[in-house]
Amino acid sequence: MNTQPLTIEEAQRLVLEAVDPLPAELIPLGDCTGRILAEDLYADADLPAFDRSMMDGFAVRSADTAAACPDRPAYLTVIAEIAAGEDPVRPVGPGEAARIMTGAPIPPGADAVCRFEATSDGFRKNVPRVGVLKPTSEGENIARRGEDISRGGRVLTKGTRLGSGAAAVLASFGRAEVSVYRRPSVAIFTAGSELVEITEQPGRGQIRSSNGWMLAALVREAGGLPRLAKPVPDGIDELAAAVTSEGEGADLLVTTGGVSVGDYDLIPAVYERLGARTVFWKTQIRPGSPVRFALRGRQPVLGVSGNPAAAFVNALLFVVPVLRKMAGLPDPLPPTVQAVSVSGFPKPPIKPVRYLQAHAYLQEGRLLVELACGQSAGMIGSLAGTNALVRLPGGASLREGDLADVLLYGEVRSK
Ligand SMILES: Nc1nc2c(c(=O)[nH]1)N[C@H]1C(S)=C(S)[C@@H](COP(=O)(O)OP(=O)(O)OC[C@H]3O[C@@H](n4cnc5c(N)ncnc54)[C@H](O)[C@@H]3O)O[C@H]1N2
Ligand code: MOO
Repeated sequence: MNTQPLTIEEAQRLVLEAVDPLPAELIPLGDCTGRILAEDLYADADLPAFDRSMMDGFAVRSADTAAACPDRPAYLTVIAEIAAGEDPVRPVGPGEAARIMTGAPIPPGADAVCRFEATSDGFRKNVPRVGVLKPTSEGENIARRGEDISRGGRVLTKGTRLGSGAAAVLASFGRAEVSVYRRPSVAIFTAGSELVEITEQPGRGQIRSSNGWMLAALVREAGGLPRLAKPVPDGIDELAAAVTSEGEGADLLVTTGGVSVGDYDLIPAVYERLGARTVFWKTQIRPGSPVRFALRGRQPVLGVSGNPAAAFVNALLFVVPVLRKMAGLPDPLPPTVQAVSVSGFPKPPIKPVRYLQAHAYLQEGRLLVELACGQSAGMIGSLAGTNALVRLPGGASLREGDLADVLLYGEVRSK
């Protein structure tokens, strides 16, 4: 076990090194939103599959229209009407045109589509003859076979998060079922004799256990499936029994509380009882420094702080990346962007990297960030209305107007 507090980078590297993407499963296309594609998708056909009209108009031979102008229209004989869904066989010969609708296949012989607006009386149905008012160039208003996606090309890459655009592509290639990475299941345990369930009225010295609900929501947001156990009172036997019975088969175990050095901080002993080998304990971050990472066989176990804001920071920095990696995303670490800070923060007396609760928002196209009022690790209020963590390098202060490194985790809107 590493005994020295690790840098956040080293700690995240060790955690991510220990987990792999989960196996793939087939799901209905309708359920694919937010899931991660587990295969590269290659086009097994051209898209569009045939040359088709992009306009309602007339399929013509462009050469026939070369000299057309409003004063001397090129008159063409209308030989057919082609609706979308038809398969035209009759060729368009010299001096001929076929009335054609958007999406319909181009008939043989035609090489351009002249839209109704560029004809003398094209909007009228069943006209035997149409006057083309201006030259039409070869290929005009025609979508060529394969111009969108050509057969054999890669259209979606393994590791893509599926959404509306991907659904359109998958549907176009008849993928009624999609291969995606399985969603990680996460068993969550909250430890502490002061904790009561949220439906209970806390007695003196007791609190409602909020961390589990916070973690369950975060797990769900990250695409995982949370399983939240009842709060467990401090006690090695109680904690070990709860984890053994309710953590079985979970892809990740998360415990909150009991990771520090208090008389009832029993997590180290519990992990030992569970046969979990601690990989590290403590990191050079605040809040959330005493986070513990262990492996119970291949099952990863993260022991996050009991302090709510610290648990949240631990979860964003460790639980979410683990879930992203298990879910098959190629970039498990949350991206950091820069934003102009509208708040200041004094130089902290301590060295570790600080993660500050903040609200990032857009103003005239710029990303701004405002720190929450309360930054104590034990606070819950600052978790509401925030969508970002400002990352302050060890020992640095933040001044109003500074560019800050920001880790975004929620929707960014205008203020
Ligand atoms: N002597 C020292 N004491 C502490 C140190 C230290 O280095 N030396 N580290 C401090 C730091 S930093 C942190 S962070 C906390 C970590 O505490 P634990 O993870 O052991 O958590 P607990 O002691 O169990 O609880 C801390 C705090 O959070 C409340 N809590 C716990 N679980 C929940 C929950 N499910 N929902 C809401 N709130 C919860 C708990 O009641 C405590 O108030 O240790 C410092 N101490
Ligand atoms: O590092 Mo403790 O995490 O909040 O203050």
